[in-house]
Amino acid sequence: MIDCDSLVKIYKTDEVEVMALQGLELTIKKGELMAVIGKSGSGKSTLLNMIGGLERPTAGKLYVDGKDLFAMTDKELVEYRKHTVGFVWQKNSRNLLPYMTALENVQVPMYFDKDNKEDREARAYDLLCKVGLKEKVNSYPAQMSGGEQQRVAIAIALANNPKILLADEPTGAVDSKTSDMIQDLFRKLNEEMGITVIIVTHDISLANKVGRVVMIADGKISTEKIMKEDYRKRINDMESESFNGTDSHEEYSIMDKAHRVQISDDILEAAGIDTNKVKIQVVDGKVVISKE
Ligand SMILES: Nc1ncnc2c1ncn2[C@@H]1O[C@H](COP(=O)(O)OP(=O)(O)OP(=O)(O)O)[C@@H](O)[C@H]1O
Repeated sequence: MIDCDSLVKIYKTDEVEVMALQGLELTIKKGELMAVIGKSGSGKSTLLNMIGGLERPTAGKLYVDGKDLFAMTDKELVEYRKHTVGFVWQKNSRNLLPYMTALENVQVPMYFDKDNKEDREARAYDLLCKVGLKEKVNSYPAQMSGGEQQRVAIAIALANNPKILLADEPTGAVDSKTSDMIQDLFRKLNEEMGITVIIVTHDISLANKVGRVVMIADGKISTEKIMKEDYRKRINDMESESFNGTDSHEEYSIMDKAHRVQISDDILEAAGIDTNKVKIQVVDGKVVISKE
């Protein structure tokens, strides 16, 4: 569904050039529910904006739903943004118009879609029911809690039936109980609608509940965690609050095309490696890295 191959993004300003993505490799399957984590400035939002067609790559390849985003004309990119992706931002001021009710807000993206004129209000109502806001359809943003506003934002993002839902820090501005509710909603939408969901987050509890977590370091994928099957079962059976996420995922390091692997500080420290020269051997079919 999404294929990033040696993806590079360079931002140029008058004085400096910033290499936000440095040859990033990532494949995302249709219907995945995944999180992107990493330190501030590591390139998470840049990746999301690129998949969302808000920014153009500088080099490399980026295919989404069979379309080459590198080769798209501006007009094609506008169509792509309208039909293929939906965005949820951390700040509700970026998601909602304050002078419109929830029902009116959800219809706004539908006005830009000339092929889909019928039943706008009914479709908006259905989406608000789907996100659990049946009682709030006629409320204005100021009359709703942060979590409710964020659920309206999710309904807006779904208004034109996108194939991919992109969320940048969707739980960044809400308390932990509301965050749990929003996490559960993403999971429900992913399971029921089969929509691919990509969430950029600092929220560890959210990252623990998705199928895959990729970590970006210096503009590249460094590690990847895949949710264990038994944890997936438990998460479906139990209430979300009872999880602490320990031992929820299996962790892998990602080897790039030049066979480079990043090793985290924790692992180096645990192995007592404090120099930049290490010994690499194959022992019993395993690659062993040790202090010289
Ligand atoms: N429009 C821009 N112009 C210049 N530099 C930019 C621009 N957008 C991002 N950058 C730079 O690119 C790098 C990656 O930024 P990005 O916003 O993708 O990081 P992030 O991982 O999302 O960070 P955070 O967690 O703080 O949101 C940073 O060094 C940032 O300063």
